[in-house]
Amino acid sequence: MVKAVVLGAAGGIGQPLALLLKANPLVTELGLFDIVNTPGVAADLAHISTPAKVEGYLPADDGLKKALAGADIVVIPAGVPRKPGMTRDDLFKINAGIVKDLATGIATTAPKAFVLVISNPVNSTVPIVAEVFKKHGVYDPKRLFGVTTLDVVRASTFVAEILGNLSLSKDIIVPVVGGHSGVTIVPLLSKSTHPLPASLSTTDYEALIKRIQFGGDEVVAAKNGAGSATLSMAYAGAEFASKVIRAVNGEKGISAPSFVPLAADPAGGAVLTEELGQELEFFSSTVELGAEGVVKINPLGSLTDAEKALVKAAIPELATNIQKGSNYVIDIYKKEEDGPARL
Ligand SMILES: NC(=O)c1ccc[n+]([C@@H]2O[C@H](COP(=O)([O-])OP(=O)(O)OC[C@H]3O[C@@H](n4cnc5c(N)ncnc54)[C@H](O)[C@@H]3O)[C@@H](O)[C@H]2O)c1
Ligand SMILES: O=C(O)C[C@H](O)C(=O)O
Repeated sequence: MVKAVVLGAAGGIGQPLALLLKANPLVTELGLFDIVNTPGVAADLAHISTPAKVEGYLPADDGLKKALAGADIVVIPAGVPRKPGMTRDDLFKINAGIVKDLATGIATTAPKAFVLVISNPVNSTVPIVAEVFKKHGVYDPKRLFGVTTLDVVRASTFVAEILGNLSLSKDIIVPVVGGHSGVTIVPLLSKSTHPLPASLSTTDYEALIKRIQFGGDEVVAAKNGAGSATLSMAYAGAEFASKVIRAVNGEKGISAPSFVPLAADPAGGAVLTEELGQELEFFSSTVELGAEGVVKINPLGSLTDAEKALVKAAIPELATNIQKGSNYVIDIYKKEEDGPARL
């Protein structure tokens, strides 16, 4: 029995993601929450002949609480997407508050659920969820995930394109580490299960790295003001959710890259920290999954000089993004504790 919940379920990602979760035979209950349209989305999905019982909720009448009751896995694609010319960090102002409020709902109603954060900027929204959970005394770093799967999916597809065989893309695995924005997205092409052609020029290699790092911009530009990646994200989100659900159901040997707290690792990510040469509270690396969430965070291992340079270039922005997310919540709680300012 697995109850999956989508927060932001009526959106561009939320609807196709809910569809894919409804199609997952391991999901037996599907809770859909959004500030609009969830009754319609739920009624529509409920006619699909798969096991999941679907319910849609709006904020009225404790809808968030009802959606989250008994949740095993909560996926969060709630929030605004980018328009051309914006960075993911430009979304912080609006999305930080949305994610904080939803995280508070999870912390109070479904504190044991696995939480998969899609809302951007992921490098900051995941720390926001962590701080909310810490405040409520329910933080389990092994159960919190930033969804970076779309970067992995793009890397597989773009490498398959270069190899001239798209049908290979489902087998191609390229670890993508770091975070989820621009230079913080670090594809480790030397570790691809399918090596790039030896004849690939340095210019083409660099263009491939850039395309993986800025794949989101390609979609934002093509949608021309109508949002960012939704369908590919729903696919990626459902793939990652399915891995978490399979691991929770006892399947062994499941792993995937994800932006996770280093505290989730039994050794606190000590090897990874040594490799990075700097302490970071969160980093995306390949994580091994088990019934209780993260079992181990794999270190990066041997890298080419070009990859070492990419990792180095990612760290300052990543550290700033993480701090921004954590401070946002810490400051709010501090102000609440201090009470209203005296006149
Ligand atoms: N992690 C990734 O790889 C990745 C990929 C693509 C998009 N994203 C991000 O996902 C987010 C959603 O993108 P989208 O294209 O689906 O946007 P969208 O605008 O189509 O949908 C967002 C949904 O969130 C809902 N929402 C807003 N505030 C809410 C709240 N307080 N509670 C519940 N629902 C709320 C909206 O009503 C809307 O239905 C954006 O922040 C986007 O940047 C992340
Ligand atoms: O690019 C975006 O803003 C959405 C998402 O993070 C993506 O990588 O497609």
